[in-house]
Amino acid sequence: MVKAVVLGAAGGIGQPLALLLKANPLVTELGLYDIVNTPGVAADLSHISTPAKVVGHLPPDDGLAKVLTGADVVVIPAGVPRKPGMTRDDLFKINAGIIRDLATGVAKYAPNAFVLVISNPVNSTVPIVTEVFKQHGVFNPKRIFGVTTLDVVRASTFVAEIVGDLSKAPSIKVPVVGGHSGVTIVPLLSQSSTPLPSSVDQGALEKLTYRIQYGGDEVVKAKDGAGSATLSMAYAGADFANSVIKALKGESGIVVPTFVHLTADAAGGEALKKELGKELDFFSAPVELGPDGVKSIKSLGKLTDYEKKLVEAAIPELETNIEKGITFIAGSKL
Ligand SMILES: NC(=O)c1ccc[n+]([C@@H]2O[C@H](COP(=O)([O-])OP(=O)(O)OC[C@H]3O[C@@H](n4cnc5c(N)ncnc54)[C@H](O)[C@@H]3O)[C@@H](O)[C@H]2O)c1
Ligand SMILES: O=C(O)C[C@H](O)C(=O)O
Repeated sequence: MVKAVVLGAAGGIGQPLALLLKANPLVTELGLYDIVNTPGVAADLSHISTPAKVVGHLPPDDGLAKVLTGADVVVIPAGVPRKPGMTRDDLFKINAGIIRDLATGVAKYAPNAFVLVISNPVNSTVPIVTEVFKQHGVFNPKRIFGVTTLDVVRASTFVAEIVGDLSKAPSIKVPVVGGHSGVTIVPLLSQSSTPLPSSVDQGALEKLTYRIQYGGDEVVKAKDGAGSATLSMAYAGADFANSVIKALKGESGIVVPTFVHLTADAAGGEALKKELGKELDFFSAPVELGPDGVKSIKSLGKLTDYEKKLVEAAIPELETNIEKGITFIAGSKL
């Protein structure tokens, strides 16, 4: 039995993500929560002939408590998206408070659930969730994840385009590490499971790296004020949730990049800090998932000189983003 919950379920990401989770045969109960429209979304999805029982809740009548009770996996895409000209950090003002309040609900009503944070800026919202959980005495670093899967999905797609064979996209694996915004997104293209063609020189490699780092901007620009990536994000979020659910049910050997706390308790976190040469609290690294969440945090492996520079460039912005999230909660009364 797996109960998955989506907080922000009526939104651009929330609805298609809820659809994909409803289509996942491993999900037996699907709880939907938003400040608007969840009864309608839940009624609609409930007619689909898959196992999950669907319930929709709104804030009145303890909706958050009801939806979270019994949750195994909580996915959070609640919050505002970017418009052209904005950075993800510009969303902090509004989204930080939304995430703080929802995380407070999760800490109270589903403290053992796996929490998958999609809302931007991920580099700051994950530290917010962590600090809220600490304040409630329920922090378990193995169960809080920033979802960076869209960067991995984009890298696979763009490499397949360069290879000239999109049919390879689902099987191409490129580790993307660091964080989830601009220079903090670090694709390790030298480790692509399908090597880049020899025609890709340093200039082309830099262009491809830039496209992966700023793929979100491409969508924001094309949507022209109507928001940011929703459908590709729903695909990526459902894919990551499926990895977490499979690991929860005992499947072994699942390794995926995700933004996690580099705690001493999680095997590999301290080693990764040493490798980075920095006392960072969070980093997106390849993580082996297990039934209790993070089983081990992996090394970044052998990096090229160019990739080493990308990692170095990511660290100062990551530090600032992480600190901003931590300080926000340190200064709030929960
Ligand atoms: N991690 C990633 O790779 C990634 C990718 C794309 C988008 N995002 C982020 O995901 C977030 C959502 O994007 P979207 O396009 O779905 O936005 P959206 O505006 O379409 O949907 C957001 C939903 O959140 C709901 N919401 C707002 N406050 C809430 C609260 N307190 N409780 C519950 N629900 C609440 C809104 O009612 C809305 O339905 C944004 O912050 C966006 O930047 C992250
Ligand atoms: O770009 C955005 O603001 C949304 C998301 O983080 C993305 O990478 O598409």
